[in-house]
Amino acid sequence: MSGTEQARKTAEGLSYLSGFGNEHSSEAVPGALPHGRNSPQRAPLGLYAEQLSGSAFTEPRGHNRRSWLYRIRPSAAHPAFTRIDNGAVRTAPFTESVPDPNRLRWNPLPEPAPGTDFLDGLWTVGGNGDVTQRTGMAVHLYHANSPMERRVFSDADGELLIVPEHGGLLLRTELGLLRAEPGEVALIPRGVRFRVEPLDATARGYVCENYGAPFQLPDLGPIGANGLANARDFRAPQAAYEDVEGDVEVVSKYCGNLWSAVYDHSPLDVVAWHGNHVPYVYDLHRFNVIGSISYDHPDPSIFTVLTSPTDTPGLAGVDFVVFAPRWLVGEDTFRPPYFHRNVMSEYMGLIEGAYDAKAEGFVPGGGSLHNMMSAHGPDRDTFEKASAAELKPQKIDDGLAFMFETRWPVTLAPQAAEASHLQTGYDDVWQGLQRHFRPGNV
Ligand SMILES: O=C(O)Cc1cc(O)ccc1O
Ligand SMILES: [Fe+2]
Repeated sequence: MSGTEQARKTAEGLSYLSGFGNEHSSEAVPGALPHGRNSPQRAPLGLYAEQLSGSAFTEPRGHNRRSWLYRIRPSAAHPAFTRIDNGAVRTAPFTESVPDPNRLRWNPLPEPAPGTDFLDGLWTVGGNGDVTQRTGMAVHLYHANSPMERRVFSDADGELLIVPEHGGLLLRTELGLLRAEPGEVALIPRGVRFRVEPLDATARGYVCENYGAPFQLPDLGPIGANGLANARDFRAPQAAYEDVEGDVEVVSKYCGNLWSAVYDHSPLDVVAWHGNHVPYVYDLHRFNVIGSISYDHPDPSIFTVLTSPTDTPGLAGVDFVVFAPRWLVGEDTFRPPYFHRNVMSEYMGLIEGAYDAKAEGFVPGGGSLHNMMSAHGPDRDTFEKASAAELKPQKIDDGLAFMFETRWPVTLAPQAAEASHLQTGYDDVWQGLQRHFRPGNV
């Protein structure tokens, strides 16, 4: 059986815990989880107890994130880390380029070379903030055709929102196994170690690395108690452990650089755990889309799946927004996204199909960046069609696009500014928008 067949077979049998932000618990071996206390004098089954903190100990209860892990060896039992090449991974502060006011758009990454695993194939587009201050975010792409073999990744710099676009992924994490297919997203919390195995010949997608406050579900305000991404649709893994002795390379992304240490065992050796600092998978097709049933195109904040708040209420370090299948019924309304300039910066990707603001050129696996205050919106063809369309109820069901929207401009990594897959002539999609002004002729 090939590696991908094996990974798919493993992924088929997975079962999950339901909910987002819960106090989950799971044990792979009965009796592995202590009861009544976190750190008994001797943890059950000869395991070591260890706390993994994703927030300061003292953060308010609603923001506090930590999990207790019961493992074969404590994480502290490892040799020294040494620097390795950063490959195509770059980190904030992004200082090698200047922020670009131009509208930019990329085609998908070229095919990966044979033997490329998730980590080899991680390729930074750009980002903002400062990783040592735990502010900001980065946009990465990945492409992979090989499993991470005896190799584990851990990101101390932020959590990773992985958005598969082509090919599924099996994620073997410290807390258990997750499967993420295109149309689903996986969220790996800061510091949780994991290994990625493609479920198909080639895997490709997007990653938002969030250096700031962990993603949370947005408040719903007048929407009420339900809607948008419902907490019960998030799935956390069941505990699953590897009892593997022998060399395993652990690569840690730490303040922007990759560091490596060869452990004499697999650190994916957590037999039981409980807590709320846990990975999730979420199917974007479950998103409960709320929109206008009268007139006007609502702002895309109505499509927020997850938000990373900052100290300023309402001003996100990064929002993850999805443009999912939905009905458009607005009367006397220009229905696609409007022309606009936004103080927030917008990186967009496409998981499948097409996006209703762009007739062509914005393709699955590609991306666009409309940085702070850059003027954008429907392309010429979309504008002309939507201005003349008959406004009967219309189902948008031929695409799944998303946006990482951030309060700070995104500065490109030089490789993204110089990439051969950066489109030239993107500005032209807004050329030829005719002058229609008719003073006195309403
Ligand atoms: O630019 C984009 O396509 C994203 C977007 C979508 C929308 O519906 C309204 C505003 C906006 O920035
Ligand atoms: Fe926009």
